[in-house]
Order: sequence, then C-alpha cells, then structure tokens
Amino acid sequence: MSGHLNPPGGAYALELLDLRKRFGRSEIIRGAQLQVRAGERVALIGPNGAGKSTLFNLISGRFAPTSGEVRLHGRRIDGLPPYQINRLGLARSFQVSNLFSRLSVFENIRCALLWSMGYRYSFWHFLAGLDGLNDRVEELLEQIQLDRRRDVLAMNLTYAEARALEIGMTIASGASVILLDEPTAGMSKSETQRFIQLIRQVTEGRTLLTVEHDMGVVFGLADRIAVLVYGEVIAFDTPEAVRADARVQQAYLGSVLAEQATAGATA
Ligand SMILES: Nc1ncnc2c1ncn2[C@@H]1O[C@H](COP(=O)(O)OP(=O)(O)OP(=O)(O)O)[C@@H](O)[C@H]1O
Repeated sequence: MSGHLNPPGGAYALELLDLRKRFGRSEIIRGAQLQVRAGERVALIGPNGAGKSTLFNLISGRFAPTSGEVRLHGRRIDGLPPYQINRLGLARSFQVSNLFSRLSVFENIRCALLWSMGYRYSFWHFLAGLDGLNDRVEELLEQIQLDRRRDVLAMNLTYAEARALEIGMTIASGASVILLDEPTAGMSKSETQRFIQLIRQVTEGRTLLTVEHDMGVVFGLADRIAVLVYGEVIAFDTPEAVRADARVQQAYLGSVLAEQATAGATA
C-alpha cells in the first residue's frame, strides 16, 4: 500500500505550468504556476471566485485545461480521466455525501481499499491478500482515530467523525499526493484544532494541497501558502512571508484577517 509514497521522478510532487482554463469567453485560470515539493503541505487560499475549485478540478482530472500542463512526480497528467490520475498516486478528498451511509466505519474503509486494489491486483492476488486487507483497515482506523467507532454506521457519525472517515477513505488508496477541500469547514474551534493534528499525522510523508478559507487552519497546517487571485498564483511562500507580502495584503489577506479577527472577538 505504501508503494506510492516517495516515488521516483524529480523533486516536485505536483507542478502546474502556465495552466489556463476558459469557460466560454471567460478565462478563469490564467497562467497558474505552482511547484510543490514532495512531502510539503501547501494551503491554497484566495478570494471567492478566484478559481480554487476550478484548479482542483484541473488537477484531479474533472476538467481538462485549455492549455498548460499539470505534472505529477514529473509525469504529465493533464487531460487524463480522474481514475487514471488516482491510479498514478493523486487522491482528492471524498465528500461526506460520498460515504456509504448504511455501511459501518470499518466497511467504508474496507470499500475504499478494495476499490483502490481492484485496479492494481488480479482477483487471485486480491483473495490471497484478504488478511492483509483487514490489517490495513485496522491501521487506517487507528490513524483516523475511529477504531472505537468501527461498527457505527456512517450515517450515525458526528460531523467531525464523518470528515475523519472521509480523510481515511482518501488516503486508503496509498496516494502520495492528497487534495483536501476545506477539511475543517463546519467544525467548532476545538474540533478544528484536533482535526489539524489528525491531518498532520495522516499526511506525514505525503504531499498535501488543501483549499482553505480559515486562516487559523492555514497557518496551523501549511509549510507554504499559495495565493490565487483572478486565476493567477500571485504568491507562493512560507506563512510568514505571505503574511508580510504587500500584494497579498492588498489583494486578499488584509480584509480576511481583519474579518476573522472580528469574528473571533465576537464569538
Ligand atoms: N463549469 C463552469 N462553467 C462556467 N463557469 C465556471 C464553471 N466552474 C466555475 N466557473 C466560474 O469560475 C469562477 C471561479 O470559480 P471557482 O469555484 O473555481 O472559485 P473559488 O475560488 O473556488 O471560489 P469559492 O472560494 O467561492 O469557492 C467563478 O466565476 C465561477 O462562476
């Protein structure tokens, strides 16, 4: 299962090279550039409508770019279908709504593992590996701290538990590059703090790209921050450097930090 971790092929786990996406007449992604090193945790931030979801859709294969390249460990993946990109080692978070609500936590993780194995192993290898499979499910349950909730149906989990399960299903494939879309959205402050730790642990040794609006999460999780404004990456640097960047302050961060400070003060 760890076959995808630290695969060979260049220092960059993920690269966007002059990436562009047009919808009709509007160019939404306008020459985005990004080079994410293997093992790095990157937060993608930017104002509403900047193109963050579109960028995720281009990376994960839901959309093909109009031009430019997406590279995974040096290999071009732009234009490939999502399942092939997944097979090459990039996983995007399952949404809560994609959990199998009438299956237990254990069975959900097992399904995610089977699904990823189905592509790689013949049926006979698969049968021979069933013991290993259950061990791997146990391991993942521990990692996402749901081992004691293993027999609970997904529909009966708390919101935070369901999001943890979603992350477990995302990493079950053994992917080396993980995309998460606002992983702590809708959580309380204390749940968020715990969840940041959980994400740090389960993504250890992997490359993480996460879209995030909550600056507490961004600064708690990211090694580097990429700032997307009008479809362009205007800054990509350490949290300290991005916070001090005048362009970023002006385009986005100044207003967001002020807003979140006010929200924090009134909460
Ligand atoms: N399939 C599509 N067809 C046409 N326009 C689209 C499509 N998908 C996104 N857009 C447009 O692209 C722009 C960027 O949207 P996107 O959802 O990528 O931004 P975002 O940064 O994720 O925003 P938010 O932070 O509000 O989620 C928006 O103006 C949106 O209307």
